Amino acid sequence: MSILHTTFFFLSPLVKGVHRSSFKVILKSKMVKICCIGAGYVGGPTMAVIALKCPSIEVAVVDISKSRIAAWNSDQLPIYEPGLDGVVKQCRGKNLFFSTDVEKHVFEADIVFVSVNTPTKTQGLGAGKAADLTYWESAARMIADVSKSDKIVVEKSTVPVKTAEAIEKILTHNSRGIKFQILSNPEFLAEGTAIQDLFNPDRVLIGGRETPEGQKAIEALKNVYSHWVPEERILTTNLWSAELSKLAANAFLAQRISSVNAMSALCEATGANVQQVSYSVGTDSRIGPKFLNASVGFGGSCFQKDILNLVYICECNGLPEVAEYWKQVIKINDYQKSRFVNRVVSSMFNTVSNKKIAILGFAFKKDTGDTRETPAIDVCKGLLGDKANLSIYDPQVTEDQIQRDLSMNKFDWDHPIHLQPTSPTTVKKVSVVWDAYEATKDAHGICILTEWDEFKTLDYQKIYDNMQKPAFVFDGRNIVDADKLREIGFIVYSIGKPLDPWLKDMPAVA
Ligand SMILES: NC(=O)C1=CN([C@@H]2O[C@H](COP(=O)(O)OP(=O)(O)OC[C@H]3O[C@@H](n4cnc5c(N)ncnc54)[C@H](O)[C@@H]3O)[C@@H](O)[C@H]2O)C=CC1
Ligand SMILES: O=C(O)[C@H]1O[C@H](OP(=O)(O)OP(=O)(O)OC[C@H]2O[C@@H](n3ccc(=O)[nH]c3=O)[C@H](O)[C@@H]2O)[C@H](O)[C@@H](O)[C@@H]1O
Repeated sequence: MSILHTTFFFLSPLVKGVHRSSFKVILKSKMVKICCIGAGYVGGPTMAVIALKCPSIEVAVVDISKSRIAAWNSDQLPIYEPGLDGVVKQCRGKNLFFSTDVEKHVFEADIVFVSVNTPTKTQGLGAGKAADLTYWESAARMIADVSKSDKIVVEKSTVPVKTAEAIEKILTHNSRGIKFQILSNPEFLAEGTAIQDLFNPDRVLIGGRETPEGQKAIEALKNVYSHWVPEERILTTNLWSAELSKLAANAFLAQRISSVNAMSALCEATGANVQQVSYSVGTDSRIGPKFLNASVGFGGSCFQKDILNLVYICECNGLPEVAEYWKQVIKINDYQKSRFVNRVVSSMFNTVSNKKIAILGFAFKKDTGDTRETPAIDVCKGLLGDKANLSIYDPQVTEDQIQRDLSMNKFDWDHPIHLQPTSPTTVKKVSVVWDAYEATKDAHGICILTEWDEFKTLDYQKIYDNMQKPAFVFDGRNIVDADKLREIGFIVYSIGKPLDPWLKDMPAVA
């Protein structure tokens, strides 16, 4: 009996209904093993939740990075994600293992998830747009090399549509008679809420070949998720629909943010309030209220990368108009970041040269230490371009990471830290501190770039007293009570809100 077949029976939640002889097969069959290649923001939390929800499955998460695996095996996990510690502690050493012995665990696995990074290419054909599939290809070649039994290979990484076809070719050309079934099972979790997203997903999407073997593989994976995800939320499609749905979902989400950010510029020009506009628009049940917060721009490792990838795929498929449409989402995001920088500089007498500017928040959103593509990088670089002195505070981002981010070229920061240069150049004029009060002491202005809850409850009177005057607050996340701050004496800029008279006289030119 092939492993795909064994897996299918063993995982079936209908196990109680299986007749005696099949049950013997189940008892005889070994414990099902899952291996996930890539112990990052997706691989780590996703596999920890599978291990927690499926005690009968053994899950190994493997990575080429020794330091990352060591951290997963320690008390200081390599990523900050609320609730993750608890899940890992419950399963680690029981049915959840983290290891650098990639080949051993792939060899033993029935189902191999591939959750390696797929950053934007920085060189060669498609540079600046296409996904870099180097990591994926090397993982696929390794799977083909070490496998001695049939396996289901699951695309967990976000990949260009039709990647499964390329992966299939790599696997089958090197397979020596072993059968592989490729599934696409993109991940929709958001950082900061990964555990709750994984516990209670809107949907799990599984795409596979429309052959009997493909359908059997889909069933096997479906049976893993059905340990905790209701049947109606597990969607199955063909491979290409699953791959494209992931890119489409991220493009739609990012498009909403660019739409509201575009409106925020118009609000500032007209005296409308973007929060009131978002609320009014979002109460239409066809539009819905979520993801309509104006901001200094979206960040994160995926929105920009996935849209650029989508643009590239459209161009390669002879669809320049469609490519141009999606490109605008990125252009508005870049416009929003430079508009913010211009607003800061123009408000402060058209120069920030040698002025201390406090940066509160560097992560791309709250509740994560991840800085990939964070708008803070572009804003800080913009201010440094005008010769500002920056004092940066973020509760979860280290000095080393901030210095790396500010000294690296675009897209290089998308690679995991252990694949980046070992000694980052220190950017002069940037200091990183571990306290918001220290960051703002003697500063001329404050830029709030991440919506950390603690920034809402700072003692702004104390901060004001210790700052240069006039003291400015530029709230890129609309989290402070602007009226209260104005009462204290601050000049306040809130994205998309009616402008202070001071700011009105100094319009930002984007
Ligand atoms: N970060 C997020 O919230 C989400 C990310 N995704 C997608 O998931 C994929 C992974 O993203 P992250 O987990 O954020 O990336 P990551 O960079 O945090 O982790 C990827 C890991 O793969 C490892 N790796 C690379 N090549 C390897 C190989 N050949 N063998 C073993 N390990 C290898 C790297 O060392 C790294 O630790 C990407 O395609 C991303 O677009 C999808 C949904 C959410
Ligand atoms: O493929 C991915 O990597 C993931 O990308 C996003 O998740 P993530 O980037 O972790 O975080 P989001 O909550 O989507 O925020 C992305 C950026 O948009 C910004 N944002 C979000 C919402 C909003 O209303 N306004 C806004 O500016 C955030 O501050 C952040 O910078 C998607 O939400 C996930 O579904 C997807 O799986």
